[in-house]
Amino acid sequence: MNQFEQEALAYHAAAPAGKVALQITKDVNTAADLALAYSPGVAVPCLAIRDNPEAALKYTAKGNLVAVITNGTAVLGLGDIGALAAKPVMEGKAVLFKKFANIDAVDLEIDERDPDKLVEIIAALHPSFGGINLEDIKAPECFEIERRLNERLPIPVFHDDQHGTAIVVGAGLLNALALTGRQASDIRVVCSGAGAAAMACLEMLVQLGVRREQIYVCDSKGLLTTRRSLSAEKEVWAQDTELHTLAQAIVGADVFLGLSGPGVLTQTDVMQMADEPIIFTLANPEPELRPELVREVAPRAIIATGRSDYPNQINNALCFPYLFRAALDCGARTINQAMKLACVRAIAELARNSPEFGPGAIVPELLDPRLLATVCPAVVAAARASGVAHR
Ligand SMILES: NC(=O)C1=CN([C@@H]2O[C@H](COP(=O)(O)OP(=O)(O)OC[C@H]3O[C@@H](n4cnc5c(N)ncnc54)[C@H](OP(=O)(O)O)[C@@H]3O)[C@@H](O)[C@H]2O)C=CC1
Ligand SMILES: CC(=O)C(=O)O
Ligand SMILES: [Mg+2]
Repeated sequence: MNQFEQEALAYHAAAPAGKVALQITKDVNTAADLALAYSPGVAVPCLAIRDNPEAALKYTAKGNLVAVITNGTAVLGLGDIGALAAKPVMEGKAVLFKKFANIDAVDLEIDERDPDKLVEIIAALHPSFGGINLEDIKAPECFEIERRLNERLPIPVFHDDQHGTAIVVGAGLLNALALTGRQASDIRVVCSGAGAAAMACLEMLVQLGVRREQIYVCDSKGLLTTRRSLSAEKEVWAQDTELHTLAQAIVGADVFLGLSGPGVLTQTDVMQMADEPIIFTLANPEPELRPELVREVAPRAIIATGRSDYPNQINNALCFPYLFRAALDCGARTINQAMKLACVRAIAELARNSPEFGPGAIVPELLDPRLLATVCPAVVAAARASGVAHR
């Protein structure tokens, strides 16, 4: 184990173990306090909520409480490591909710792979929460799970790996295009990965003006082509081509989007790309190709990863705390496309308004304190304009 790995274990093991703890928000020092907090006083808000469910927002923590829910089937790029092993990631998401947007988040690792049962479990849990952040649930099950929960529940349900990633990729790409003098409608994109994150990112790229026919997608078996038998989600991206591999498709490409796993991109692939390529190697924790290896063969490339130890961190953490803050504050029952696009533009603009803006700073840093004050109002405004804000 190297020194960094030892540090990571020591960080998590330092007492108290893990990264999150609950906090009491009212005085509970005297018998009189107890009489208010518990019996008999607690019965009064219970009955108020029975008579008017909206009162839960006034008398409980629900309105500022988000569930971070996984079944551990696609944890980062580590794959299907199971619910329990996913807990450090989910605690990490809870930390980011609190740190960046003062949202209390509870991580729930549910040992259930069956999509029907998972939907039932999450639906049954929903009264406790103001929102649900689905995390690291693998494709294709994640698409159906999110859709059914959104149809059924009166609170926002958001699959972070799909939409959070798509928002930040969209923002990063807009700025990378501007910096390299490209138009979205002119570029050719090669994507490695055809799972939750990739599918949503590609739809976002199309929304931003990239032409569908200019997007080539690879899964673990190679290029998605009309000659292959594919799932409905993948079929949308199939190209009618004789090409089969990433190495073939990447010749002349302007953009590489990596949402797959480590080692998928080679230096030879990078050398085949257009001048000043845009290379987003976003697999976590180990990218498709390390930035220093990309740089060796493409010195003018704009490079992003999902990690905090390289510049240009394209990670859904740049948006999910603020999207949920906005949704909770304005009582949005869903996080719709208008809110997502407002988030893309706000993040992109924030980076452009920074003195550091350039190839090494195409998105704001995760710790940028301006994110809360700029992204949230933009998303709230979009929620109001699109009629989903209820407060
Ligand atoms: N930076 C960020 O913010 C984020 C990064 N990610 C990263 O994206 C990756 C995928 O996550 P997610 O979409 O949630 O997971 P999924 O399990 O839903 O999808 C994984 C996809 O990667 C494909 N894949 C696996 N190995 C290869 C390979 N060797 N070559 C090409 N494709 C391959 C799979 O192919 P097949 O369909 O054939 O199984 C599948 O399409 C992870 O590494 C994750 O860390 C995800 C979300 C956010
Ligand atoms: C960042 C993230 O959500 C992932 O890699 O899965
Ligand atoms: Mg994730």
